[in-house]
Amino acid sequence: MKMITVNNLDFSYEAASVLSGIDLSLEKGRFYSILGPNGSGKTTLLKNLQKVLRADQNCVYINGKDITSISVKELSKRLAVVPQETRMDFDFSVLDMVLMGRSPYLKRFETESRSDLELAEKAMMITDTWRLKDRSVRSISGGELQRAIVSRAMVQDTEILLLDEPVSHLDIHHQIGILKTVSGFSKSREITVVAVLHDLNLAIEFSDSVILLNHGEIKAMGSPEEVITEERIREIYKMNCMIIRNPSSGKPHVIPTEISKQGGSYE
Ligand SMILES: Nc1ncnc2c1ncn2[C@@H]1O[C@H](COP(=O)(O)OP(=O)(O)OP(=O)(O)O)[C@@H](O)[C@H]1O
Repeated sequence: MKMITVNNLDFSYEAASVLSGIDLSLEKGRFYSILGPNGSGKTTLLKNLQKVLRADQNCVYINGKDITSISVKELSKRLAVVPQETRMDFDFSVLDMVLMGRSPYLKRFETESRSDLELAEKAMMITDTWRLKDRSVRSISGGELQRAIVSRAMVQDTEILLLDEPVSHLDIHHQIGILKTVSGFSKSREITVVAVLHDLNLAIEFSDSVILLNHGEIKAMGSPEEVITEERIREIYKMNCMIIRNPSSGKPHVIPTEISKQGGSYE
């Protein structure tokens, strides 16, 4: 079943074209990673899927419905977002911030119920943030905040989860923990996950499918094994690498071969 369809999407910031001719058809319950060099259009694509940036009519469909005809409240019952920018302007407690994930389901002036609180506690236990529940969102570390924001997206209880570099602030233990949790959710609850990731090896380990962007175009899409090849990495990232089998998972594992060479950092 198709959860997200994108038809020939073009997007420009004023005069500068950033996305061109994007076609996607994303299935229920699958984990997709968007990969690509800095500035290739990954965040812009994700923002077009959440109506933060406005795509034209007939370009983006969420569960069969044109995104331009879906209200913000309705959209937030279908799709949760973990944004790249996690700076907090307000002095909420961590628990209150996580509970905001329930707001699409509350009527005006209604407060969260016991079951909302239970959902928040469960999600925060999974992300190891429950112990921070009474702290201010402005006083916790970047990685703790990122995990709390993942909890907020989890309690939103949507069919689609969009994550923009969700592990960028996390140590290796929590990187694996969050990606395992999210991919577990995508299988057990049939949630469609779309995650912008920079770490090719994490994307290979957790994705059913990867979407490789360059200069605003999809250069390849398919299973990690099909898409991540030495030639493509060289062409798109301008980096020589070798791909071996990860002895633990059996999946491909990218090893940059530039590291051992002498010379300036961008040579
Ligand atoms: N608000 C904006 N106004 C004008 N140009 C923008 C704006 N946001 C992004 N861009 C430009 O659009 C292009 C794509 O940016 P985008 O953030 O989508 O790339 P990205 O692939 O997510 O990059 P990164 O890996 O560095 O996060 C870049 O050239 C960027 O400079």
